[in-house]
Amino acid sequence: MATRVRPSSKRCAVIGGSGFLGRHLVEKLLDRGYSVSVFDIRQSYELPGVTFYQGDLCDKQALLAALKDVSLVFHCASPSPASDDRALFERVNIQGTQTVIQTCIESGVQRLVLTSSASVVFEGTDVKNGREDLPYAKKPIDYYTKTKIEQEKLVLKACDKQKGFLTVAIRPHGIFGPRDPQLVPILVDTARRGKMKFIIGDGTNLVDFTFVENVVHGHILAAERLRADSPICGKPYHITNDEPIRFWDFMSQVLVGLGYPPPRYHLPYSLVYGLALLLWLLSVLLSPLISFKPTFTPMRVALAGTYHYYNCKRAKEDLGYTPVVSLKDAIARTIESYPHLRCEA
Ligand SMILES: NC(=O)C1=CN([C@@H]2O[C@H](COP(=O)(O)OP(=O)(O)OC[C@H]3O[C@@H](n4cnc5c(N)ncnc54)[C@H](O)[C@@H]3O)[C@@H](O)[C@H]2O)C=CC1
Ligand SMILES: CC(C)CCC[C@@H](C)[C@H]1CC[C@H]2C3=C(CC[C@]12C)[C@@]1(C)CCC(=O)C[C@@H]1CC3
Repeated sequence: MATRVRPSSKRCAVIGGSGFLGRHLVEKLLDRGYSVSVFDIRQSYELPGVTFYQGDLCDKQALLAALKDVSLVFHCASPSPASDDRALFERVNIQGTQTVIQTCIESGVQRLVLTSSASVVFEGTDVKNGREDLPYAKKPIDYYTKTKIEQEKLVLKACDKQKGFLTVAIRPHGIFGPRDPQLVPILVDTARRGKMKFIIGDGTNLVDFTFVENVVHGHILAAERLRADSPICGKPYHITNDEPIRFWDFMSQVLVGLGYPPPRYHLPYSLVYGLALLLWLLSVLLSPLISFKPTFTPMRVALAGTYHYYNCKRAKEDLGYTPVVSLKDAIARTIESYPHLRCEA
């Protein structure tokens, strides 16, 4: 009878490892002595110690090759929230995640760490110091959020101590840092087009922005504590910088750091939200004729004008998590990392 060779616990795979968070995670795993396979639809870099597998996570055969002899899998792939493509989100985040789970089980993977999102409980209204036991959003604000909820449910439900397949979900919020393709580039692009003059609402709303290295730290702690006797099996964990900041203070600090003026004039939240909704509707209705992507989407306006910060006590207690980089240092390092986005005037 053939015996299955137990894969080394230092061999892991990062699905979505070419992305912003994925690459930071890969770099830290290498530092910690892991050998890493990256599975992604694109290859964005090369590194010694990393084997790349290019493919779509919905393709089981392609995934099987990448997960061979791997005991630990991180799943941090998702289409960008900016794509607003319902069919794509459903295919990748829901059906694709089902494929990831089945392939992990078939390949003998023992631990699966999902990158979920704290936004799974966000419905466009204030969340203050939200804990993990808040219910999932009943009316998620966009398809990205809707499919991240389904994805998290699938992964947590798949946790099975009897079968030796353990899962956990990390819920970061507002990830930022060097090489982020989203937050700082969109902010700077909006400023360069003269659209960052206004503060949406009264500007006092507190939110979490989380430095990418803290998010990576949370993932690795979760992976290394994921054992059959641990309380973390099948649970979600908020990972934040644990320093909520006013949304508009954060934006202003980044803008000023890069040489742009901070926003100054206030606009009522409900007016901007209503306009964003109208623009979004127009963009959908007119899509057969013209294609335009509004900068101020309902989701972005909601995020800019409400409170959304989360309690990470559960991660502190169960994972031994504390942020490794303070918000002040994180903002300084982020600004320094974008010399090409500085204001030239
Ligand atoms: N950026 C943020 O503020 C937050 C992100 N997250 C989650 O963190 C994870 C990583 O996000 P980022 O690094 O910011 O995004 P990213 O867009 O930089 O990385 C995602 C990666 O997934 C890959 N990918 C997409 N579809 C795929 C497919 N069908 N098959 C294989 N690979 C595929 C992409 O090529 C990309 O490299 C995502 O799951 C996202 O939902 C959660 C909370 C906040
Ligand atoms: C145009 C301006 C009003 C805002 C510019 C910055 C925004 C692009 C970002 C501010 C908060 C960010 C955020 C996300 C994406 C980028 C922002 C909207 C997420 C939606 C990314 C995916 C998640 O899971 C949740 C994030 C919340 C915060």
